[in-house]
Amino acid sequence: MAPSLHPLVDNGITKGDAYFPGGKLHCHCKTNPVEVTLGGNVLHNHACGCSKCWKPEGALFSIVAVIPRDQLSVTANADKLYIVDSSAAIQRNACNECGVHLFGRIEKEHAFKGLDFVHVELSDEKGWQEPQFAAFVSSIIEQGFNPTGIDEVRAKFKKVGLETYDALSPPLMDAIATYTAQKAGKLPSSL
Ligand SMILES: N[C@@H](CCC(=O)N[C@@H](CS)C(=O)NCC(=O)O)C(=O)O
Ligand SMILES: [Zn+2]
Ligand SMILES: [Zn+2]
Repeated sequence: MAPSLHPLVDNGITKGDAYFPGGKLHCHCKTNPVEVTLGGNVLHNHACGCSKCWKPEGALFSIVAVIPRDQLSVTANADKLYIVDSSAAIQRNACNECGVHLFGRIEKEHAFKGLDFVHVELSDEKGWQEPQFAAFVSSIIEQGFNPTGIDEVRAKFKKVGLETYDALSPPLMDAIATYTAQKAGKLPSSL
């Protein structure tokens, strides 16, 4: 049987709703789940194969998106959250009971500072932006995926209409490179 990329990808992508107003995310705890409230739809939703992003059981990829940090609040059981790796650029806040990542926040200077990383599958609501592309695909090999299967993985993404990359998508890589050049004084701060 072909491996599961992610439940939101395996059987085709369901388009989101352009006017979706946001909603709530919950961790997997049966009692006292951590609740995060998002005040709008997410942006740049994508599959990520890197080793750091939270994936559901059995999935090769994470589905992760961003939202401005002022549109995110922890609305229940915040005391269960801990930061998985405080040295990482993205401080991933996970539930200390079930292990689910509720949100990732960037505190250091970074092209994406001000955006929080979230997983919309933690919501019961429908209408969140659908995944737009697959990122860090080759990274699944670093985690033990047999490289002979990687063409099949890329073909599965293509079949559901998602382009595959081994870092982020070109527009996002360009945004990071622009930020880096501006910080180094190689490009003017406003373009
Ligand atoms: N090959 C590496 C890639 C890790 C990586 O660079 N992840 C990207 C996509 S989430 C990133 O921006 N990481 C920043 C961070 O985790 O703080 C791995 O799988 O661990
Ligand atoms: Zn939990
Ligand atoms: Zn990732």
